Amino acid sequence: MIGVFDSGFGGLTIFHDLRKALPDYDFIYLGDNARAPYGSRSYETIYRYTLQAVKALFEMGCPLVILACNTASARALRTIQQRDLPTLAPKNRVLGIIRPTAEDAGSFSKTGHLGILGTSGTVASGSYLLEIARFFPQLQVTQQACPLWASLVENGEVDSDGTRFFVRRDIRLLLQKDPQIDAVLLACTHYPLLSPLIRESLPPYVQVVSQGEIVARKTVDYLRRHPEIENRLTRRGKVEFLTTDTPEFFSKGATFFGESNVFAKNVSF
Ligand SMILES: N[C@@H](CCC(=O)O)C(=O)O
Repeated sequence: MIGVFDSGFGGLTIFHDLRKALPDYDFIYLGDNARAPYGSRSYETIYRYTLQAVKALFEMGCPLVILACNTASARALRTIQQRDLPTLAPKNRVLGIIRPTAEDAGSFSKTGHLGILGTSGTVASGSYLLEIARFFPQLQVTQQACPLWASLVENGEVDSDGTRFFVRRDIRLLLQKDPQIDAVLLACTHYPLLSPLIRESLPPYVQVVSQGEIVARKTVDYLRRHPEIENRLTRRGKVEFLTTDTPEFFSKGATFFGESNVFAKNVSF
């Protein structure tokens, strides 16, 4: 089974594309909805919560866990890979979504001016700046933290006037920093749900980039290059959902993310 983890519902935007690209594989999606959002939490807390989820997914039989959350990828991935994995399960793998996205960043903008919208945690980590500079040092990258967006999405507020106000405000702040931006990366897996509001707040020539398709394509490539992991994955096309909140809460929220009639089991760490 492939484990897919997010602080809440946002990872479903990645999960959707992963399943499309790998329809035969078995998946477990785990949303830590009871503790979402992670975005404004401390490094230590995000690390601790993410590690608990990774351990749970390993125990359920996932040799591969994808952190479908930029905040967890930015704040917890490296420590888990370097410090925990060697003792916890040296043959298992945990992958994030920042590196694969950064590898493609050169194709997002025509002017070479890219905007990044993410949670406070992702932006403060500077992970995107570092990773993109590694592959495309010429690219001018400007970040903007959008502290409330993930909470609003998590609560189903995807088209309210309040949400529109914050989306417009944060995009204005981004474009003020670099008016030449012609592409914006949604560097939080919750944000594709705000696409209509984001689109209407941007000039028409600005391209909006989401991560789902990129992560799915890179995962397929990863499995092709890593038969030792691929061989350990089960392939019956089975999908399970787990949440730290109630099954009812998850089913209701998941419909916004295109997963209807989902029954999630409650899990606690
Ligand atoms: N899924 C979000 C995390 C949002 C949050 O929990 O604040 C991300 O990609 O960063």
